[in-house]
Amino acid sequence: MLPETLAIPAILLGIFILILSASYLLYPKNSVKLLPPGPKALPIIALAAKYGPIMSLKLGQIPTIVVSSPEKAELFLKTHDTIFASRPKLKATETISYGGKGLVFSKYGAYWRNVRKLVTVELLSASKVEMFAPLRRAELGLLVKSLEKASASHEVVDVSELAMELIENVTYKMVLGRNKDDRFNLKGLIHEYSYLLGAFNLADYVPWLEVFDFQGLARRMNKVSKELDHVLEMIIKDHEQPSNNEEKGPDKKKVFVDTLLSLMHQPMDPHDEHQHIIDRTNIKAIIIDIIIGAYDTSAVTIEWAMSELLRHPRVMNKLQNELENVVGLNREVEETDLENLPYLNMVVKETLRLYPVGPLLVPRESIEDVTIDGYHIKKKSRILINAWAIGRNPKVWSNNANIFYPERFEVSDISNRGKDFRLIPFGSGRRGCPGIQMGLTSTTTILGQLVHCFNWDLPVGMSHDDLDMNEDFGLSIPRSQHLLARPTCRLLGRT
Ligand code: HEM
Repeated sequence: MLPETLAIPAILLGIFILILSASYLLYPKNSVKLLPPGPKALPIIALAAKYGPIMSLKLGQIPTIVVSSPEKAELFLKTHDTIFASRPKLKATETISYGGKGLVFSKYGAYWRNVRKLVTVELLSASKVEMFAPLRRAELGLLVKSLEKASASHEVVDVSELAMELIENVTYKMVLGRNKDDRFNLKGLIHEYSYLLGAFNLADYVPWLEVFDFQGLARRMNKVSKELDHVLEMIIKDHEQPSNNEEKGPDKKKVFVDTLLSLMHQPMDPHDEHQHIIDRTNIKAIIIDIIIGAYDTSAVTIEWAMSELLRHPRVMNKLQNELENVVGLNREVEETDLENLPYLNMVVKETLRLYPVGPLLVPRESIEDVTIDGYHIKKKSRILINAWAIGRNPKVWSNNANIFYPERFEVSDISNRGKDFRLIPFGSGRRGCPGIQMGLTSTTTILGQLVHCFNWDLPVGMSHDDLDMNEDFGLSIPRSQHLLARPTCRLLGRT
């Protein structure tokens, strides 16, 4: 998501290591029960090979478990799903996400269940995804037009930036009915929030450090939370004006904020005994969570898919042939074509295997003590599921696990929707991603369109092997360098 995420300045890292050691001495092991083996600190992802599929870390005062094999992930996400279906309280979500009143970071229980149902039924159901197809089509059309201009003038474009802008525009229009407003800088605020969410905050691991705010994160969180709240208030007030609603007309589609406002003061789930009533704060928290859930996930997948296609001309040609045969060079790709494009779907699957947008999913927290595979896992442990390591494990994916090879899914059609623990880019179980349909539809259509409408070359003088494929590890894994490439029109009659 953001390059700075892991860039903890050396001095802070030093302080952190001191604190780790101190907390290790101050909080000695008080249990004789067998804990999973593991090192005392970071790094997490690469250590799976050394310490095995269930590894424990002591991050400050927080016991942390990292799970890195499909079999063990199934134990946490399916067999014992209810025990691990909560999320830890993080300073960023407490401050900016209205104390976890949205969906992504709310703790497991009746409230989360109500919000989850509301979001899945009212905002992210298959029919709602379908309802916004014309919006996605129009925005993608604008991108194709701008790329046609770049093609005519032989320009190099920033593919990463364009994918991000497209997804942002669609998300903001679908959720708020607008993608910009002269009165405020919503995109800037969301970028700042997203950075703060991904930043390594010492106070999340050593709570007594919070008062010192060494990293200046608390100050930034307070600032962005006030500004974001002010902007959301303005947007909500605009949507509450009856004149604005009349202008929309009866046949106009409701954007998410209108849908949520129409449910205000009603119980989230009338059949639930807890009867949580929807108020303004819930609406704002849900809006922020949907934006955060949607805004860079698809864009990051698209930039990695394009990078791998540029490095593998054989795969690019095969994909373009499929598009030419099924769609034809006389028209653009439509969402309704997707079910007839098996190779395109395999390319997206293979991209999500190698580059799961959330390399460690979204952290879970255990709600009670439990023994898994002989290891004692304490209540309130933080659970990180290492989807990145699972996707690259040679025992699971054979010796070519690190190679981009979509054909592997021809032989075995592994689901990526949380049913098969070898491939879990969307997580799994109760807390699995509710935006799968929307995320896959956008990602697959945009990728198909880019490859169908244009041939792509790297900037002059750059070969496939020169392409920097380094990731930035944070809350998500974008490319550390933006992808630059040159489009040339491919469809008949386009220049
Ligand atoms: C390629 C696209 C996407 C990927 C790879 C992705 C991935 C994920 C992952 C890994 C999780 C955590 C799952 C877990 O803990 O087991 C998650 C949760 C979530 N995602 Fe997505 N996501 C994508 C698109 C979207 C979209 C488009 C939306 C909404 C419009 C969305 C909304 C959410 C929400 C609200 C949650 C939290 C669910 C909960 O805690 O109950 N995601 N996503």
